[in-house]
Amino acid sequence: MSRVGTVSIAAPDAPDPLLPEPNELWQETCDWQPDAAQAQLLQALYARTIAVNRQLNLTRIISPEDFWEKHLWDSLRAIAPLGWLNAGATAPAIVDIGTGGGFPGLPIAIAVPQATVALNDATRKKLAFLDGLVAQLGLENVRTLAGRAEAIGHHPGHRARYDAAMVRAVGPPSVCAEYGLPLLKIGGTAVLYRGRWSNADTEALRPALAQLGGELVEIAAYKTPLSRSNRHCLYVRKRAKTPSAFPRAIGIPTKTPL
Ligand SMILES: C[S@@+](CC[C@H](N)C(=O)[O-])C[C@H]1O[C@@H](n2cnc3c(N)ncnc32)[C@H](O)[C@@H]1O
Repeated sequence: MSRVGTVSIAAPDAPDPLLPEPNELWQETCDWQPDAAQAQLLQALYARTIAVNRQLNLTRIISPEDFWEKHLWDSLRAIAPLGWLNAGATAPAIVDIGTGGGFPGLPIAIAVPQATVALNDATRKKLAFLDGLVAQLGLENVRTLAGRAEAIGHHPGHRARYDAAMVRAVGPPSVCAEYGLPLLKIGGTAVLYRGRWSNADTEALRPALAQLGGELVEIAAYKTPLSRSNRHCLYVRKRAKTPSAFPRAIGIPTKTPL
């Protein structure tokens, strides 16, 4: 048994279930496929996550196919248009806000080894697990960042420091934008992972983005490759400095969204 922070990881009594390896799907949808070392890391990420899942309640997505599609593929499909998957020369600084069990940040760190990835969450227990996991996987391009996004957004070491802010399943779109945009450099991109999306949602989001210095530059609509579920991914470019009033105090963005 190995120990991770305050979390112990029991040796599994059955062999780990294996992830599917649909390289043709990766190629078709992301113009990329994992090399052997990356495939091994993705498999290890899956095995370690489900080994502690019962204790930590990290995810309800546990079958190999679901994990592949809803965690690994979903995390990486969103970054395919940003061009990092095949561009060794670009080394983006990325923050994953509300990373939970490490998604989308960990698959991104594995697939884009030249990136540096900060995994942020308000829950220390999850970050203690992620600290151990990152060490076990030997990911030298990842660090964890504990705290509420509302506070981190005002920290001089983090405000306006990142090229991209990833936000998946953390709250309504304007809340995600209020968490993400303050952390970006001018020209950086907030990537908001959404399920369904409509023109009315776009119109409702625009005034919030204008207040935060952001502009919606693209909405990618696609279906997941196995279960054919709808996904939308919003790309918000930071055009201007975010006013110092944002993010607002802890709890306010969710209580009164922009
Ligand atoms: C539903 S989980 C999503 C986890 C992961 N992003 C995913 O897509 O699987 C939401 C996570 O956001 C974190 N969270 C919620 N509000 C936050 C905030 N204001 N600052 C930092 N983390 C926050 C929670 O602790 C939780 O781990």
